[in-house]
Amino acid sequence: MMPSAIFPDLKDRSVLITGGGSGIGAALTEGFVRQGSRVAFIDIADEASQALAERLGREYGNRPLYLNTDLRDIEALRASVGKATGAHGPVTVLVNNAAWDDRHDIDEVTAEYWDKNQSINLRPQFFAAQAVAPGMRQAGGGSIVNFTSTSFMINQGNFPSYTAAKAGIIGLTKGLAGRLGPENIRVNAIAPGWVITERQRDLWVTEDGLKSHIAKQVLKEEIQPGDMVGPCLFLASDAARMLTAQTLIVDGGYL
Ligand SMILES: NC(=O)c1ccc[n+]([C@@H]2O[C@H](COP(=O)([O-])OP(=O)(O)OC[C@H]3O[C@@H](n4cnc5c(N)ncnc54)[C@H](O)[C@@H]3O)[C@@H](O)[C@H]2O)c1
Repeated sequence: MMPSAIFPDLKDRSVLITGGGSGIGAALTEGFVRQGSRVAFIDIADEASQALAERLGREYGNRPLYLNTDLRDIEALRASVGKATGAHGPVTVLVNNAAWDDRHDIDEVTAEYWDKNQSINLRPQFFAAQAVAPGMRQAGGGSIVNFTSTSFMINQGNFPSYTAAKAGIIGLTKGLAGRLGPENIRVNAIAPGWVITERQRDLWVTEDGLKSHIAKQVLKEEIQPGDMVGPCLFLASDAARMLTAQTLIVDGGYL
């Protein structure tokens, strides 16, 4: 479900969302489109992304720009930031959302696997921020929202490279916030709990697993992708004008 709140300063803002074609990212893309922002999103899931752009164009008359880009390729990422800027003006909201929650056992991890994992889960968050910073500076400021996860906070053991990246994102958030704050660029993180996307349902949800997880939340409902939208819009907007270097935990009160 989409939040009903409207943030007038998000209208016409140039927004770039990574991994915006499916899962939580698709809800974020829709959330900013509903605010009247000029949205570009990066993904590699062509079919889902094109269908999303098409549907949002039809429903809202505000079609987002889909940029097919593998975030492991930093030059391609830079080029896509250039395309988003060319189409919509300097990006003043960046949402670093893309990730790869592949499970892996300690014994099986190779150096190549580790590097691949970090090249999706951590590295692009830095290089996307680096690429948008000059435009934000030029525009007088901006907001960067980085998606981390509560998985590392609850000692989840089945994907150590992912949890390492997710912990790293909090360090990255604080480091970037420290450097960019004097230029009026705010940098915050959102740490979702377990959000029941289609991918989660297809790959990782079991009836018992989900039941026992929700039993530990104080809010006894499945968390939906749309539940990440309000917190992200808030952090992006001037409602959060003096809020930076923070991590907002959105986990239904699990922690
Ligand atoms: N779903 C959850 O329970 C959950 C929990 C905690 C944190 N998170 C975080 O929230 C964010 C979104 O999660 P999600 O569950 O929607 O993820 P997802 O895997 O369903 O979607 C990620 C999106 O990123 C895209 N993507 C993956 N690799 C890419 C690449 N190399 N280049 C470009 N795009 C690529 C995918 O195609 C997909 O559209 C992630 O940062 C994730 O770590 C999710």
